[in-house]
Amino acid sequence: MPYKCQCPSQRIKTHNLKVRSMFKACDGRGTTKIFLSIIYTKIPHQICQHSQHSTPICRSGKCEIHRKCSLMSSLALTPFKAGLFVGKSIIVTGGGTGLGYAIAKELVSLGAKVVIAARRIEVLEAAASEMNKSSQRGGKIYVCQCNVRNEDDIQKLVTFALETMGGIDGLVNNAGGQFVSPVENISARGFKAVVETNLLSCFMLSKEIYNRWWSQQEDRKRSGSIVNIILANKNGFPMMAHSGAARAGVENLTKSMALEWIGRGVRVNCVAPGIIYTESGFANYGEMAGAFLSSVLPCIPAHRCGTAEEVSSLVVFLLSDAAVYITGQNMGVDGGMGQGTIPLRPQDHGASLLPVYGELPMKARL
Ligand SMILES: CCC/C=C/C(=O)SCCNC(=O)CCNC(=O)[C@H](O)C(C)(C)COP(=O)([O-])OP(=O)([O-])OC[C@H]1O[C@@H](n2cnc3c(N)ncnc32)[C@H](O)[C@@H]1OP(=O)([O-])[O-]
Ligand SMILES: NC(=O)C1=CN([C@@H]2O[C@H](COP(=O)(O)OP(=O)(O)OC[C@H]3O[C@@H](n4cnc5c(N)ncnc54)[C@H](OP(=O)(O)O)[C@@H]3O)[C@@H](O)[C@H]2O)C=CC1
Repeated sequence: MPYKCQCPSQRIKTHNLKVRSMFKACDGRGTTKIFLSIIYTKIPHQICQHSQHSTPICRSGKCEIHRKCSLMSSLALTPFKAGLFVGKSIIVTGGGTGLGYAIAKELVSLGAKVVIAARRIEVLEAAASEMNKSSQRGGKIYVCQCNVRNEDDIQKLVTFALETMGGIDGLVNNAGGQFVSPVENISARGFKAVVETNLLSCFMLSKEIYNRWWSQQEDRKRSGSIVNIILANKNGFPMMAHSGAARAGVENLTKSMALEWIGRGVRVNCVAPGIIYTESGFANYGEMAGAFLSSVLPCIPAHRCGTAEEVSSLVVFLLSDAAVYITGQNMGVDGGMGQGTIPLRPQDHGASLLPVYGELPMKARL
């Protein structure tokens, strides 16, 4: 059933959002909640056309797609046992928005103390005040302004985390991003900015915590867990080559750190999201985001974007003791996007994606 946006400007097109199913889920504490599963059947260039902004997603909070997405996020439930992270202290970079917000929120709802760190202090503070409402059993969000490209800021972040939380059990290197450009137009300064944001930051923060905290712990079996958020880019990342290269660097760094630090009980893993709808993330791309989504969605085997919560649950698992024998891995959350060696044929609706050559006759030979 298509929804009409209720925005007051009346300039909003019908977008093609369908409610696929509604089902009930239990949060493990006896509360039953309704869970919405939605699919986008067709993403137009601009889902919402407010005169004051040109991002593809409505920011008024009143359009239906916005409401449904927020509803889905706010109703999403953690699959983990209540109190799982009581007594644990975690840093989440970029924790004021998007994926980082969902990760921090799930952790604090499980009782963790979490420092969220990014450049915009006002965004962090607003996020913390919202998240602290859903904290459980002593869970608390603290904020620290930090540009992860700056080594002084990294040192201050670690000092702040140790002083406020009394230790560090986990780190999520989530802050990151890039801009869109063909390789030939990327300046050396631009390439460096993206490498610093995504790769250097991960090296600096992981090393700082290791040297100042994890390497000092007497319990060598379980001192820490690092989760690095990268991209599903196993075959390169055209138009974002700088980010593809930086994330490939993070993946390789992950494996080296995992081997070097396993003796100290520090595990290091990567999570590689596919296309995950986050309002903040897609706002970085302006009008391009709508065009990008409409061309990429038919090629995602799951026929939809992922949600931040679908990434968060894997990150939380990797931070937990349930993953104590997992290190040096890179795990995708991509609706099947990274699978297959032959390109897949785009499909508009629920059909499974076939290779470009379709269904070959049984006796055909390639
Ligand atoms: C889509 C698939 C799924 C992925 C989704 C996501 O990742 S969602 C998450 C998405 N979230 C994010 O991406 C959020 C985080 N991203 C960012 O903060 C930026 O993308 C950044 C990492 C480039 C830092 O940018 P900054 O401005 O703070 O850095 P700076 O001041 O140090 O500049 C250094 C140089 O970089 C260049 N340059 C910079 N921007 C552009 C551009 N748009 N255009 C062209 N070039 C650009 C320019 O050369 C500049 O030098 P100049 O010409 O000024 O002398
Ligand atoms: N959404 C998606 O489809 C995918 C996202 N990813 C990756 O997941 C991560 C989160 O993305 P998402 O939540 O969608 O997008 P966001 O843009 O919401 O997240 C980026 C976060 O990183 C912070 N950040 C960026 N640069 C810096 C910096 N120099 N120092 C400190 N913090 C910084 C931003 O905060 P602030 O600006 O205040 O500093 C922001 O909170 C990113 O690394 C992204 O590239 C990977 C694959 C797919």
